[in-house]
Amino acid sequence: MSMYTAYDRCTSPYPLLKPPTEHLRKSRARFLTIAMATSPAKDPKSTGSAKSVAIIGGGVSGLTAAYKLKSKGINVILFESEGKAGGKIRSNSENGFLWDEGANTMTESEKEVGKLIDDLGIRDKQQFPLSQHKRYVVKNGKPELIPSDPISLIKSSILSTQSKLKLLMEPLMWKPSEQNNSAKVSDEFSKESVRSFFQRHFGKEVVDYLIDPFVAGTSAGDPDSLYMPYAFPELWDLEKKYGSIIAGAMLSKIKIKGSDKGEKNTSVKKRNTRASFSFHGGMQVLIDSLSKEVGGDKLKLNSKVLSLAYNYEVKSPSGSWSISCDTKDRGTKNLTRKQSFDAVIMTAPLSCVQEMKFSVGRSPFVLDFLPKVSYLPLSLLVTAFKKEDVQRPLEGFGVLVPSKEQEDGLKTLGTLFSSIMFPDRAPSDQYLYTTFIGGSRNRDLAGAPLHVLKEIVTADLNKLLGVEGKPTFLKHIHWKNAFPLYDKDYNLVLEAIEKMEKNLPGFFYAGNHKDGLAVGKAITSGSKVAELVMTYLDNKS
Ligand SMILES: Cc1cc2nc3c(=O)[nH]c(=O)nc-3n(C[C@H](O)[C@H](O)[C@H](O)COP(=O)(O)OP(=O)(O)OC[C@H]3O[C@@H](n4cnc5c(N)ncnc54)[C@H](O)[C@@H]3O)c2cc1C
Ligand SMILES: C=Cc1c2[nH]c(c1C)Cc1[nH]c(c(CCC(=O)O)c1C)Cc1[nH]c(c(C)c1CCC(=O)O)Cc1[nH]c(c(C)c1C=C)C2
Repeated sequence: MSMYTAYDRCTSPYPLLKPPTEHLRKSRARFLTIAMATSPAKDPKSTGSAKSVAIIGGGVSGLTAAYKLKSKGINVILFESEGKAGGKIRSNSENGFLWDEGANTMTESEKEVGKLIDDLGIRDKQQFPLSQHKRYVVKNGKPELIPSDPISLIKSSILSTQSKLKLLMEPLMWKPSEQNNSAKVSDEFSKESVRSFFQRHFGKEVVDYLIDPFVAGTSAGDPDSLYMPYAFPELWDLEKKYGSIIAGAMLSKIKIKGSDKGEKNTSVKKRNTRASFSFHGGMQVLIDSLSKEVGGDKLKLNSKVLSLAYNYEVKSPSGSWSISCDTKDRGTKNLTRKQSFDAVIMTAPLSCVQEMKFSVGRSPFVLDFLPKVSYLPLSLLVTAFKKEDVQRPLEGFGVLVPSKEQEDGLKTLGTLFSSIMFPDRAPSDQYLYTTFIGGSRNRDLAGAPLHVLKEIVTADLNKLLGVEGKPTFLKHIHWKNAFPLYDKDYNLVLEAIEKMEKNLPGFFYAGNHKDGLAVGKAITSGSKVAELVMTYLDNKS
């Protein structure tokens, strides 16, 4: 049995799921403005002057941006402060076990994800979890199957009759769209918490036993501290438009189906883009494939960016940004290197950006407008048990523990059934689990010593799955700042990012900080910022 703790060197804010759509609209509008202001982006090779772009941060968004720009003939250098690329995506293996220390699964909900998987040639490496739709939530101390459709929800024992009636009445909140206008949404709702919003529509029990575990299982947050415009922007907009979420969802689905009818039948068979998947070999396959395409000579590992200076007067052929970074050389010697670039793509977490020094011309560009963001800590405990020591193994994706169930002594946020999802990730006589502890619910627990965490996890798995005895295998991964807690002032974070982009020519921000938490959103963010930079460079030449 071996154990170790990995820390993230720098906090990584995780905008809860999807940022305010208005921000996305603005960045798209900016993209369109630039695009409209210039002729179609020419191939930079055709312009004769070789353009160069610095990408800061070797997580999946930075790697995607670097890959996309390089494929368009742009010189890229990616600076990554750690000794390996991947950021919050990192697989590991030992003694016949394979586990993910950050993202465990992803979906293909965004079209950029499918394109990237095909372009990288890793479609055949995709690994879909067995019985992935079987997800459980704990009620009265026992795992209950979460119904996967409204009919089974009405039939299930998860909700009381009163809650089911409230669900059935929700469409009565529908108002014809002419009566609904975002301007009319009163201020009192402009900063509505997730709890208040869903309690209005569906009642307290739905919040306690469905929404609470969902937000814990997708962001380590909780319904009281998360705010709708940031955690569920699509639903937030849907209510403003239709009043009722259920009616709105159905009407928008009909509209989408109608618009699809006009589309030619694509030759590519319809994929289930909402299904979760990983890769044979773990999520690291995506990172390694991207890193290989970017190229080792372009990927500067152990290179922590310290300062960035924009020079107006310098029109050097290699651009107007000069970047200095602290590179740990093969030995312990640290080198500080200066290089210059035409544009910069920043994907490092906001808290790391706050440590960097910026200057424009000869004056410092002080980042005192960047708000301080508090972060949610998370510990992951990867454990394995002999199959004969698990009395009630469950088939499926995993189990989530609602906050209310802590009253019965459960302390974990949830557990992925790692080797049930991916049987090749543990020896055939053992079950492998990945348990999440901490988040906004139990901040202190995330940083508890390993022996405390081990007690908590084995006790919870005993209650939920009838696990007996000690784990045969144990790994501990501690993300000191896994996710930021985006409270009602989250817009200040986005506005600060926007202010940097507006005041720093050729500076672009991408990654899970502003475009969504999921791996697919981070990939899309990296892909879209590469397009923005291409247009900027064309405009510059
Ligand atoms: C425990 C955990 C579980 C998760 N599970 C899932 C999941 O199941 N499904 C899913 O879709 N998403 C999941 N996520 C979220 C997803 O992994 C992340 O949102 C995504 O990987 C973020 O990618 P990114 O490139 O935006 O940022 P990051 O991965 O944070 O990359 C930023 C990079 O910048 C580097 N950096 C920082 N400072 C500097 C500097 N000064 N100079 C150079 N480099 C610097 C960092 O080292 C890091 O590599 C999970 C996240 C965590 C923490
Ligand atoms: C119990 C805690 C956590 C589990 N995974 C995470 C936490 C904090 C981290 C995480 N998991 C997902 C994401 C992406 C979110 C998104 O916007 O897509 C993050 C940051 C994927 C995910 N996990 C669950 C859902 C519903 C999703 C969205 C994609 C999908 O439907 O697969 C639920 C869930 N998370 C955990 C468990 C055990 C679980 C359900 C049983 C672990």
